[in-house]
Amino acid sequence: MWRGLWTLAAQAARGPRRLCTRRSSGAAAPGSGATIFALSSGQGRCGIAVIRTSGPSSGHALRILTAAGDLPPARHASLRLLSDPRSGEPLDRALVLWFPGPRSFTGEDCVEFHVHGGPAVVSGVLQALGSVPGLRPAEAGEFTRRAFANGKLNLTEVEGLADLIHAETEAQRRQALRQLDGELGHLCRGWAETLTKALAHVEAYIDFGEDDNLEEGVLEQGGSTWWGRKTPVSPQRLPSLSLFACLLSPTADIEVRALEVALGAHLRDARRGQRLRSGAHVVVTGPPNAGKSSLVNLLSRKPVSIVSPEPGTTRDVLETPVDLAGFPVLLSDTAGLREGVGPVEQEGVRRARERLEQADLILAMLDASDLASPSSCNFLATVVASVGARSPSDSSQRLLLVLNKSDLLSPEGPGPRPDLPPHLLLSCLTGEGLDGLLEALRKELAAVCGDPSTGSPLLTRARHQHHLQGCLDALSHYKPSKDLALAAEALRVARGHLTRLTGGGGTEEILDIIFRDFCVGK
Ligand SMILES: Nc1nc2c(ncn2[C@@H]2O[C@H](COP(=O)(O)OP(=O)(O)OP(=O)(O)O)[C@@H](O)[C@H]2O)c(=O)[nH]1
Ligand SMILES: [K+]
Ligand SMILES: [Mg+2]
Repeated sequence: MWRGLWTLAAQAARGPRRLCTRRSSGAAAPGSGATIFALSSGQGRCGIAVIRTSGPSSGHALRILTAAGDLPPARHASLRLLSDPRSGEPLDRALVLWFPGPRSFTGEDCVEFHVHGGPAVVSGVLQALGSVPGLRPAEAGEFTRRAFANGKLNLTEVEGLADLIHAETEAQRRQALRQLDGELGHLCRGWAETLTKALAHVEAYIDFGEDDNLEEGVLEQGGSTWWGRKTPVSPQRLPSLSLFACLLSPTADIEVRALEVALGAHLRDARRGQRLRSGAHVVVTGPPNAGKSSLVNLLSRKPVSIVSPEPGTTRDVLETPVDLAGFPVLLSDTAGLREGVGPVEQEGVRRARERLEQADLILAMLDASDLASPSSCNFLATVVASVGARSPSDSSQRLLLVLNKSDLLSPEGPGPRPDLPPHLLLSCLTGEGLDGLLEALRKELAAVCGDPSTGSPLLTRARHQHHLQGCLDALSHYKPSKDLALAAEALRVARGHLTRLTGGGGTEEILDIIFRDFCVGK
């Protein structure tokens, strides 16, 4: 799916310029005059179900179903008897809420019916709404699409809303809420303003430079004064030149360069937000019998893998999605690493190594009571040493070394070897050390996925990354000292990418892909 989105985004960037097209081409086109309705709460038997409508006939539908001449007070819950308009048969006693537009979720007139959640009640009310002229069932995501079309949400906020609905872990929820609150959009708008300012500056320079014979390099040197001119200023030109002097602020140029630095920093972190959205890859590895499968079962709280005293039990890569310390993780159990075994286990070792390369975080596990064995020493000298040798800045992989079976160490005896890299002690058998491991995992995952409680807004989608990269690439052509016209065009292209990120000038295809993530009723 990401590849498809990326290609479309690339096409959109290359394709002919379109006006701000926030409308869908299909039946879901907002503003088509239709009033839509849908069950917005989950399917199935429940205490309360919420059915809502959006569109110009919402008030009419509410009056018809409540057999009332007047609408209830806006934005206040009122208890009403709902009846089928065709037969007059009572359907339910329900709470109704009337949200006249534009102060509603979609910006249109909206009604919410909070009915008892039995399937017969829900289908009775849906059928009654369907019988009202001008009303039709909503398509997936159509409420949100209307909110977007009416300027209630920008595109990054729409994505935040989709992510919030799909959020399964605490960190995902925090991140989605921040995006829904508009943090990423706000950041992009600030950047776009910087570019608009710089563009005004360059365009003014072009206009004045053509007929006023300004000295070369004024822009570069940040010359904000009109006395850098070669020709004297006529008194009639003074008012416009003072405007010019304001526009030629040296800070505009400095701000564009600072923006390049900021974009670069965000792009370097781009993978983090995407990991937070789709799950970080955590791979458990180590020599046979270290207790890898025992740890995977402990962390996922279910018997994912077979545990046995026989070395070489796990052969295939077993992947399970888990919530680790609030972060979404795809946890992989792998075969114990050793050489000189039969072909089946050897294939397991090959797969384990392959998976290890894809890991964002490696959980390297050793048997604490068996550190002197050749397999432990070999593991320390290869896997642990090679990841540990890389500096955190040039490696996207992180590693936590865990010494398992601490229950087998005698309390009086010497601790683990002093030459070991930093490690944690754990016993999968007794659970001792598990809290410490979870805390260490939380810190590592915050580094891998970005910390949604504190850090700067994350780029959670390939689309975000594509536009920021496009913006940065365009700015590499911003060289006002060489060619002002090209510099202005570079600024325009760069700003276009930021605008498209929040949804201005978006294409139908991209909107369709984004709204496809929504369910009916949202
Ligand atoms: N005493 C003790 N035994 C443990 C502990 N953790 C696991 N074991 C035992 O160690 C043996 C191997 O455990 P597994 O979880 O199968 O180890 P593994 O690393 O997945 O083994 P392979 O898949 O064969 O590479 C089993 O008999 C476990 O019960 C622990 O903390 N303490
Ligand atoms: K085993
Ligand atoms: Mg195993």
